[in-house]
Amino acid sequence: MAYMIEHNGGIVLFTINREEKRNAINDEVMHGFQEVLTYIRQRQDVQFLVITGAGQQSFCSGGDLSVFHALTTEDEAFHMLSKMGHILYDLATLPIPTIALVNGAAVGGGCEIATACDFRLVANHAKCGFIQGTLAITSGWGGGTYLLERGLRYDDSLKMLMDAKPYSTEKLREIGWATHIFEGESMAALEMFIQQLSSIHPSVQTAYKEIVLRKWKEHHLYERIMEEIKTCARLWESEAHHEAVQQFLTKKKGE
Ligand SMILES: CC[C@H](C(=O)O)C(=O)SCCNC(=O)CCNC(=O)[C@H](O)C(C)(C)COP(=O)(O)OP(=O)(O)OC[C@H]1O[C@@H](n2cnc3c(N)ncnc32)[C@H](O)[C@@H]1OP(=O)(O)O
Repeated sequence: MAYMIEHNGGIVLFTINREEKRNAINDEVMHGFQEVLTYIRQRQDVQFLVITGAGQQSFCSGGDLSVFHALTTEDEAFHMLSKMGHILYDLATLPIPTIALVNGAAVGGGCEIATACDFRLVANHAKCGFIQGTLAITSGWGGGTYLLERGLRYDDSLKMLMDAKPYSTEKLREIGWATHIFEGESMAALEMFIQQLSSIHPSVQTAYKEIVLRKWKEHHLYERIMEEIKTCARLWESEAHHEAVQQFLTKKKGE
């Protein structure tokens, strides 16, 4: 299976399980996200959703280029981008706290997934960045919009997007993208992080999330995300993007 869903106590753990592709997102993983989000929204006994990746090397390497490179037109790109964009909006607007347990590299759409979560616990070897720019596109699942909502300094947020490169954990901590940097076992780091949170009645957590969701509704977050996705779809059609993806795919074969 390209994903795993585990429900222990009040925690639902969603693991992207494609280590051989550095946990790249394909349609099966998107289906898994839809499944876990539906599961959580139908229950009252889930206190946290945690997203992580299989293995130690990567949290998620974004869209699966070997699959999505076949999307050539703006419309084809928009269909895929908006599908994952809706999934991340559903994730970001869950009424419970969401945690990205960043066990390794989070790049491209992988960095968008982590940014769509409320908290980011980052392994000290993990490099994270919005590398979409190296493929002549922008973030396309809402990640740029979520980043600008996270309260980082405006110039740090914009530079992280425009740099289009993976940042070290020192930099991720310095700009405030990383909630916490950890060494060693990720599940131990998770337990430490939620120890205090889980001692507080869940109704308090959902009440605080309601404040965030109210603000996003008043500030038309959904509409702004859809505009981001439309822009990415438009850029997707460019020759520069298709050449950059081809270069990645052939470089890998040639190595
Ligand atoms: C809006 C989101 C947007 C989208 O596509 O929808 C994006 O996410 S754009 C960004 C797409 N992602 C990338 O460009 C990242 C590409 N991958 C890498 O930069 C590296 O693989 C990295 C840093 C994640 C890990 O590097 P490492 O040296 O540890 O591993 P390898 O590069 O040797 O990769 C191992 C293996 O995995 C395959 N792989 C990795 N990432 C992807 C991917 N995103 N799509 C498809 N396949 C991927 C890579 O080709 C290797 O496969 P192999 O068959 O062993 O050659």
